Amino acid sequence: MSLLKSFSRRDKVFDFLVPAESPVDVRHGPILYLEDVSVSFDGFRAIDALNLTIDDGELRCIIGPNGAGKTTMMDIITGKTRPDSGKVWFGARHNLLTMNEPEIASLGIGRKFQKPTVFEALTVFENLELAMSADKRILPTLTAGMTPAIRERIGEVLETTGLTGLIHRPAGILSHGQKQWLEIGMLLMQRPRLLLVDEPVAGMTEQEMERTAELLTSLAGKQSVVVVEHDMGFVRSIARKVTVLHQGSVLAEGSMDQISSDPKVVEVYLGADVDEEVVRC
Ligand SMILES: Nc1ncnc2c1ncn2[C@@H]1O[C@H](COP(=O)(O)OP(=O)(O)OP(=O)(O)O)[C@@H](O)[C@H]1O
Repeated sequence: MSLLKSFSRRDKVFDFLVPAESPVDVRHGPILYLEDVSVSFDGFRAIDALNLTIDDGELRCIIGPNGAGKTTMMDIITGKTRPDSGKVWFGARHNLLTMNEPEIASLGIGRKFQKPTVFEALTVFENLELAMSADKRILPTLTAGMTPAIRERIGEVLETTGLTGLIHRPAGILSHGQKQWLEIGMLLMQRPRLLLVDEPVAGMTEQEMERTAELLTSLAGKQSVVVVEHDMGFVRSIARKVTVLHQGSVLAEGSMDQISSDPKVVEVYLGADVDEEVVRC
């Protein structure tokens, strides 16, 4: 490709614009990059030389036994926990270890905790409206009143989450699944680039799980989605690539078929404790 032609491409970041110290090769599309990350709590290594790369638009499932370090890994990405060593980059430009939690959130990294935390007294619409106000870029427009653009965004998110028919319902009377979708919708209002979702289907009915699988798979491509989940049937229904964490590092990575036939994974995770779930897969 001629130099002139390569300069006119809008889908690439020019090499000379990538900071020299960034370990991320943006030409291959990673959006999140963890290298050799470790953290100890009172001498106990919760994360141990962890390496993980998430591509732009990817849907990745993270599984692992209790205490494997899944939550701690999310805490490190969002700035809640500082690792003792390693590198954590978001795209080629943002070294997350130099940023605090609000700064990281403002880059477009949204986190959904296991328990829904919607505002129960407010309607579905009001919850989404409020979520938008957390976005500093549009706050001035919001205080000036509801613009057509905000209405349009709320409409899009209602459609994506399947909550259009419940727009005027108080969030408090929604089912557990609907509350989870609303909270995902609240994160979507700010057009995140990366969504971290912790155990989204815990406590859901089969039908709600199916709808959640549709929702999360529909989000992939538009943004990257990292899902931590114990329910193996659910993981199988959404996962393209699965990462298995064990004792703070990656034990295996690959398709669901690859990891479920990996003897190391069967031994530490898919063994006796979750036999029932494996059968359901
Ligand atoms: N703030 C902390 N202080 C001390 N130990 C901690 C702290 N946070 C996590 N740990 C320990 O680090 C290990 C990893 O915990 P973490 O919560 O990340 O695991 P997990 O994979 O998310 O487990 P689960 O599936 O049960 O949620 C555990 O042994 C936990 O007790």
